[in-house]
Amino acid sequence: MWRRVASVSHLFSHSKSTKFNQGASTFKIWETFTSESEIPTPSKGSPFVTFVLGGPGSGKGTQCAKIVEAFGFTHVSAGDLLRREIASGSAYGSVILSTIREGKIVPSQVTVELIQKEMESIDNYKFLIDGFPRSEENRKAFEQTIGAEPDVVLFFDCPEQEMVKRVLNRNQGRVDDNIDTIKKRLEIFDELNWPVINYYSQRGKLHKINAVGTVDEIFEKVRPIFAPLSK
Ligand SMILES: Nc1ncnc2c1ncn2[C@@H]1O[C@H](COP(=O)(O)OP(=O)(O)O)[C@@H](O)[C@H]1O
Ligand SMILES: O=c1ccn([C@@H]2O[C@H](COP(=O)(O)OP(=O)(O)O)[C@@H](O)[C@H]2O)c(=O)[nH]1
Ligand SMILES: [Mg+2]
Repeated sequence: MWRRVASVSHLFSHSKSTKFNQGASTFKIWETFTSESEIPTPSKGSPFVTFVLGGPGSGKGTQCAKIVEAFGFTHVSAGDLLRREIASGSAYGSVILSTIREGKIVPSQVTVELIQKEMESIDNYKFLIDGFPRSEENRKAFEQTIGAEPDVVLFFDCPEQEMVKRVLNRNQGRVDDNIDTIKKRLEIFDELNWPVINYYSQRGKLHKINAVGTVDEIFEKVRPIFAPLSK
């Protein structure tokens, strides 16, 4: 059971004009007070944000595609936005590329701005933010800029050995899918992502999913979380 504790009417307050800050229908801050197995009821015009967390190769992107198909979310992959920025030849491109190659985390300001722009450009209210926030600093930057917290947080829990195997077999030609960068990414995940996971666990928003098994088996653990939502 969830209780709405505040409306955030200043959403996207740093942007000039957005579809989310023009009326009473804005993000809500929610607080759980009995169970973390229930999710707030979304409504059109009031964005419903799910953060999708997990180490490299834990299956975040794969499961996001299934959630999109079943529940009508829009998939916003922070990594894809950063790779798109590199490909576009933007001023940030070379910094982003070297950061990704080293398995480090791109400055929050850059990532949050890309996520914000993407959300504003999409005509949907259900968002999966995949691979973000990767650190407490990321989390705070999102909350400060967007003025809201996620409604649901998924965490795909996968053993390191399995993640390494999957990433090395991914075959998407990514600069960071090599053993040296994977080791670095796993170290950074251990150091910086756990505090975020713990934070949302304490807030009663975390849904931890064992990410070992077939894609369909894992999705059957995800499905009930969103079952209250219609497509
Ligand atoms: N349950 C699974 N079992 C085996 N391989 C998987 C599973 N889920 C995803 N994969 C594969 O593992 C690789 C990493 O998956 P991906 O969804 O890109 O993970 P992430 O976004 O967390 O890095 C991809 O090649 C994907 O096809
Ligand atoms: O919010 C983000 C998301 C991604 N990245 C960078 O982009 C890389 C690839 O991220 P992605 O989520 O695509 O990787 P995955 O976890 O899916 O393998 C990461 O290792 C980071 O270097 C980042 O800095 N901030
Ligand atoms: Mg991914």
